[in-house]
Amino acid sequence: MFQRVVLNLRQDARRCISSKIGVLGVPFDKGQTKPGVANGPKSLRDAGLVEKIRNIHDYIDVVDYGDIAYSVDSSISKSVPNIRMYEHMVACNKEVSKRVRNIIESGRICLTLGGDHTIAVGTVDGHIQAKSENVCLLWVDAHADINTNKTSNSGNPHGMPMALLAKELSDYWPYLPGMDWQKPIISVRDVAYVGLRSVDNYERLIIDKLGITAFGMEDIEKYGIHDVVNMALDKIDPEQNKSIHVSFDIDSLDSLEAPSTGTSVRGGLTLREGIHIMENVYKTKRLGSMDLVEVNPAIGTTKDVQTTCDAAIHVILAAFGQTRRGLRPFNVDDMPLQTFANKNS
Ligand SMILES: NC(=[NH2+])NCCC[C@H](N)C(=O)O
Ligand SMILES: [Mn+2]
Ligand SMILES: [Mn+2]
Repeated sequence: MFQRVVLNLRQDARRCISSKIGVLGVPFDKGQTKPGVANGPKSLRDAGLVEKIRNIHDYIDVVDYGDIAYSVDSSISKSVPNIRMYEHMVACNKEVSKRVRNIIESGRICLTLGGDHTIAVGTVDGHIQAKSENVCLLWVDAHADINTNKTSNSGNPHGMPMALLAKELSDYWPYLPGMDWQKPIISVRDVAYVGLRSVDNYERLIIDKLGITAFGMEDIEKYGIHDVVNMALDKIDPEQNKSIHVSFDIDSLDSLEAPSTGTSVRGGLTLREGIHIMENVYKTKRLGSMDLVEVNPAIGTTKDVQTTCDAAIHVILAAFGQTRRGLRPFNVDDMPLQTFANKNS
């Protein structure tokens, strides 16, 4: 009897935690020049992502909302210098923001599958709108993605989303036609980077000037991943009351762990470190939205693509409660030890 009560309590506790998830695919590749990244969502779904999330445990409830579609206003193309495919960036992010907002407002954690990292403008915006600004942002990436059109060497919008989102940088942009829906409403005080190792000169200047919390690979060596994640979360969510947004660029992982991505950089996170980050975020019970971006199944061999998708899926599963310790059965009546459990009743 006693055991049954304890187990039931445990079940109830589990039922309350982050169990409802909405998956959104954003097959967007216009933020950079390498073809293939638009098939990121498809390759992750084909690798069984949704089923695998569902199988974490019985209390998980996943809805796959499919891929977004958007239509562009070509009259604004080339209206801003040095932003490739500007009109696409604008239209796609507007739709992403709306969809992410709806998913979160319906009581689900939103998992957005990219696509290139440009789409984080929309996901973070949608999250912020849904949670009336009470959001902090953990940006897991080899890159800082905080170029403006004036500092970017490439003109690729996937290197710019943080600069579009940051309140403190709004004066550094020219007027951006079609972006009126987007408010640069996150303060850099609510942002932390983990995994940096390829930061452009002007990006470094911006990070230092604005005092953005940034843990590069050298900090991970120095303190270890466990302390780094906790320091990052303490910094951006000191009262532990914010909805956490994790924007996870698969290129944060080392090239050996995730070869199929467009701007791979050696010397990165191990898959174990990536998993550890998300396990810690899961434990906060405050994950509100997660992006998994930059998986490009057109880069590398079939084996490379498998390795990359598999890594991405492990990271995502950790975010939703998969644990390397294993989980006990959810339903006592289904458990093989049932007879044992009943003995005392
Ligand atoms: N999301 C990414 N993979 N970004 C890479 C950006 C690379 C470089 N800093 C640029 O601005 O072009
Ligand atoms: Mn990156
Ligand atoms: Mn990125």
